[in-house]
This record gives sequence, C-alpha cells and structure tokens, in this order.
Amino acid sequence: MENGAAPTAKPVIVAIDGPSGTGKSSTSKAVAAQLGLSYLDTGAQYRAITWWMVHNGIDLADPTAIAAVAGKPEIVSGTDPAAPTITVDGVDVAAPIRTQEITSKVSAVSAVPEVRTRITELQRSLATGAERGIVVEGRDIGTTVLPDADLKVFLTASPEARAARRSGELKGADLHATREALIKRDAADSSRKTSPLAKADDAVEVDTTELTLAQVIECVVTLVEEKRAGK
Ligand SMILES: Nc1ncnc2c1ncn2[C@@H]1O[C@H](COP(=O)(O)OP(=O)(O)OP(=O)(O)O)[C@@H](O)[C@H]1O
Ligand SMILES: Nc1ccn([C@H]2C[C@H](O)[C@@H](COP(=O)(O)O)O2)c(=O)n1
Repeated sequence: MENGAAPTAKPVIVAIDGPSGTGKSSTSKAVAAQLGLSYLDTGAQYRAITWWMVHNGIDLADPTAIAAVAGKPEIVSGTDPAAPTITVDGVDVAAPIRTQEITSKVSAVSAVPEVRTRITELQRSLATGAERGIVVEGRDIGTTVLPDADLKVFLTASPEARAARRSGELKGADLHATREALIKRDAADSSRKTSPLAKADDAVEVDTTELTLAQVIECVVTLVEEKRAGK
C-alpha cells in the first residue's frame, strides 16, 4: 500500500434464513458484532408494517386493502448489531412489534406481494449501503432478496427445541401451545406464493437442535472467514 494503510476488505454479504426460533436473530447479531458488520432483522420490518396496518385499522383479512396502503408507512431500520432499532413514521416500535397480536398477524401481511416488494427494496438498499458488509436474517434472503450473497446459511432445529427456547423467553408460556403456534406460522410462511420461507440451493444448512448458541455463532463465523479466505 502506498500510504501504509491496511487494504480495505471487500464488503461481505451474509444471508441467514430459517424457520421461527432457530436462532437467526441471536446468531446474526453476534456474528455481525464479532466481524464488525451491519445487521438487519427483516422480520422486524414485516412486524413493523403489520403494526402500522393494525394501528391504522386496515382489514387484514383483505389483501387488496393491505396492498393499497403498503407504500404508506416509512420504516427505518438501524443496523448496528449492538443496538438495532426500528421505527415507523418516526415512532419507536421495537417493543410493540413483539406482542402476541402482531406475531399472530404478521404472516397474513407479509404474504401480500406489494408488501414484499416494498420491504425487499428497503432491504436491498440497506445491504448495498453497508460499507463493511452486513448480516441479513429472514425467510427469503438467500432465495430472493440477496441471491448473490457471499454466504447463505439456513438454520433449522426441531419444533420441540424451538418451542422450548421460545417458552424460556415468554415466561410461563405453555410448551404445547408455543410449539403449535410456531408450526402454524412456519406453515403459512412456507406456503405463501411470493418468496416463501425456503432454503436456497447453495445455502449451508446448520441443524442447531443439539448445538449451544455459542457453537452456532462459532460455526457461522468460521463459514464467513472461510469465504473471505476464498476457501
Ligand atoms: N442454539 C441455541 N440453543 C439454545 N437457545 C438458543 C439457541 N439459539 C437461539 N436460542 C434462543 O432461542 C430463542 C429464539 O432465538 P432467536 O430469536 O434468535 O430465533 P429466530 O430464529 O430469530 O426466531 P424468529 O424467527 O421467531 O424471530 C432466544 O431466546 C435465543 O436466545
Ligand atoms: N424475510 C422475511 C422475514 C420475516 N418474514 C415474516 C414471516 C415471519 O413469520 C414474520 C416475523 O418474522 P420474525 O420476527 O419471527 O423473524 O415476518 C418474511 O416473510 N420474510
């Protein structure tokens, strides 16, 4: 280097997909923090637009009504893995998007093609703008949003393991009901026509059922480092 500065590494784009409760958010945040990358939780964006629809009294049983207003809310995602943020029309919705009400309604809203087009544009623009690279997690990142990602990972885990993890989070939640709700949401997300939850052909599948979170993080960090080294 002429000025003695370290060469700038090419930004790396990592796509992490998988069903609910497989550890996408926890893993993606930690990997991004460890590698100095940005982090994007795309589920939070779909939850945010769902929150706006509920807040504005849109009939969620009517896809045409959802499609008609899909372009209205301004959704802004902060991509620092140490403190990710999400606002809708300037309102911090980080907490309200995690309620049971929004969780039960998000699959209906996210199945509407106009919603997906809108949110996909936001996601691509954030990924392109990430100077050092980004870890983007969701359901269709490797297949649709960022098909040219440098690394694609598809996380899985048994329904029992996922329900146990979620029940641990939602203190006192009934394990059976949690398992059934996860399965129902995954079925809706996998069966929608537009960019369903799916593993990309070139994704590395990691079954996290028997792994600790630390082991999953280490596995993905190693996969990114191998990609960067051209292995
Ligand atoms: N390998 C693991 N072992 C044990 N617990 C884990 C593991 N991975 C994640 N968890 C825990 O499981 C819960 C769900 O994880 P996380 O929110 O990261 O999953 P997710 O795939 O992003 O879920 P969703 O798609 O529903 O947002 C969290 O409490 C997290 O700490
Ligand atoms: N890329 C994505 C991300 C999320 N969704 C939908 C489907 C999920 O049930 C919902 C909430 O996601 P979570 O916060 O649980 O990760 O959002 C999607 O369709 N595509």
